[in-house]
Amino acid sequence: MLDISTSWAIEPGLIPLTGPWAFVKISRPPSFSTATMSLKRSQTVQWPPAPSPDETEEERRVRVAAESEAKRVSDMIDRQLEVDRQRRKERRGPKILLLGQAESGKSTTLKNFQLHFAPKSFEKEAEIWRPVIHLNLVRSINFIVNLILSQKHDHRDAGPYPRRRSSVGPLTSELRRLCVRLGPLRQVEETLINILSGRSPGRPFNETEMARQAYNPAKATDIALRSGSGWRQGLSFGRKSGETSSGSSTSNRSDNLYMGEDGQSRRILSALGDDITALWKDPSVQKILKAAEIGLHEQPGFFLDQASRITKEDYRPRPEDVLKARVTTLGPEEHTIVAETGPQKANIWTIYDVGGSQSQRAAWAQYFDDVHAVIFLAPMSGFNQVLAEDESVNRLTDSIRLWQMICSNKILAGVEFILFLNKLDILDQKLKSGIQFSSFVTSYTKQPNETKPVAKYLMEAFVSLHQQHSPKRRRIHPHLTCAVDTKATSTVITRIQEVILIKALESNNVL
Ligand SMILES: Nc1nc2c(ncn2[C@@H]2O[C@H](COP(=O)(O)OP(=O)(O)OP(=O)(O)O)[C@@H](O)[C@H]2O)c(=O)[nH]1
Ligand SMILES: [Mg+2]
Repeated sequence: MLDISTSWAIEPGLIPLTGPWAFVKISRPPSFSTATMSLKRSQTVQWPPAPSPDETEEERRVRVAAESEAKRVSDMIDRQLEVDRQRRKERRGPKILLLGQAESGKSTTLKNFQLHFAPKSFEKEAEIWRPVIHLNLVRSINFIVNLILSQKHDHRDAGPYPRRRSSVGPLTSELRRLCVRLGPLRQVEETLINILSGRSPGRPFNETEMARQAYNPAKATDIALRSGSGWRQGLSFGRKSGETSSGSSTSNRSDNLYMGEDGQSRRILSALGDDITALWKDPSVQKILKAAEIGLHEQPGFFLDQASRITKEDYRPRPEDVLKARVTTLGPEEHTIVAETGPQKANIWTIYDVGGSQSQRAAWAQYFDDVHAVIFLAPMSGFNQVLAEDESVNRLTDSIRLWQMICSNKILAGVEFILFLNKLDILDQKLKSGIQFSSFVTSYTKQPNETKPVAKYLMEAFVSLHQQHSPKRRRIHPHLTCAVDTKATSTVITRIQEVILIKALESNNVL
């Protein structure tokens, strides 16, 4: 038996990690109570700001008008939030909140629920993921082409990529030719972004959009789409059940997909399929990526290995492609799934999916008093990674910190807690490739650098933290998961669904 409790209790608030994060100090995080949040709001926002002592009459008039407009908007938002809250409360089926840091696998878990309970709708809607998968692929290629060209032409500009300049020598004429031939993919990228985000073609990106769409070497394939942009609704075809949020379910954009812009993008992709594969397989490309320390194949939304299949003009996404497609969730999303078969038939499952990056977390609290279960995702593979939004924070440390915060929340005290220690497959690959877990987690001593004991160690640590931080005794349902393995995840869902249903029936006073 591992002495986890001792190692995790060395000193409250200290997580025994090494490397740049050695003994990261974790101050006791604030709870997500509404009181704390409103207190925080009044402390930090300081609205309205104090007027300047030498304010003129004209400035006063402008300020008062601005304050009154801001109050009107704020009241309107509050009213809308209250309407949404009431509407959510009235729903009677099981309600689940997915929590965890960015890229932990929340949206992938949601897709697994959709596949498990409503496989026919999932199959029908696979088509709407095609532009996302194409965009993931095209962004990988454009990232590589930019990287190659920046190596050749621009030696002064440090730019966002690569992190390190390499000494890869001159470009071969074949590589130069490939870069030129793949040029039209820039236009394809913009077209796909337009289709998915509902931007009108030709409108220039504003600064925020530019920042969001810029290539980040740590997540080159990634694309962030606001749920309110309604890309799912806009692109859905004849959906009967499955996910819904606000907004219409039909749009001209679906016509665009088949007849217009998307059709053209698909033809370009299909014509360039062999060149894409040739670029990815080119040894000097691999050399450049290695020298720049960029592991594209480890990134979410990586499809270069399957480029020849995915670029075919009649490509139709398989379930495993849909599971791998990557879109950053921006803002909370509400999804309903109507179970199609089995004892659950016609039961409506409501799942709230949220954005996991640090700036998105304040929006989680609005769902706390209204759900029957929280599924918390902690990616075990993050032990040697840092957050994309803050490179000073180790991913595992962040997950632990979040977990403590969620466990100690009083509003969630009566909710079923389900823990998915996710990305088991990536943990396995990392340990097998020789990365030492104990180099990052120093309390893991004298134990084999193997998947089973490492996963067991993490499981015990998270379970023990749950016991220490829960406001009252509560059961926990921990699972080791690989969310891109649909079969294994379906088995886990079968195991947890009864617990969630019973909780929903209890809270609706049926039991
Ligand atoms: N190999 C592997 N990939 C996974 C696993 N779980 C999720 N992924 C991939 O990781 C990427 C990120 O997963 P998401 O589900 O989008 O992450 P998220 O938690 O919703 O992230 P945000 O929306 O940014 O908060 C996707 O490309 C998934 O396919 C896993 O267990 N193994
Ligand atoms: Mg997500």
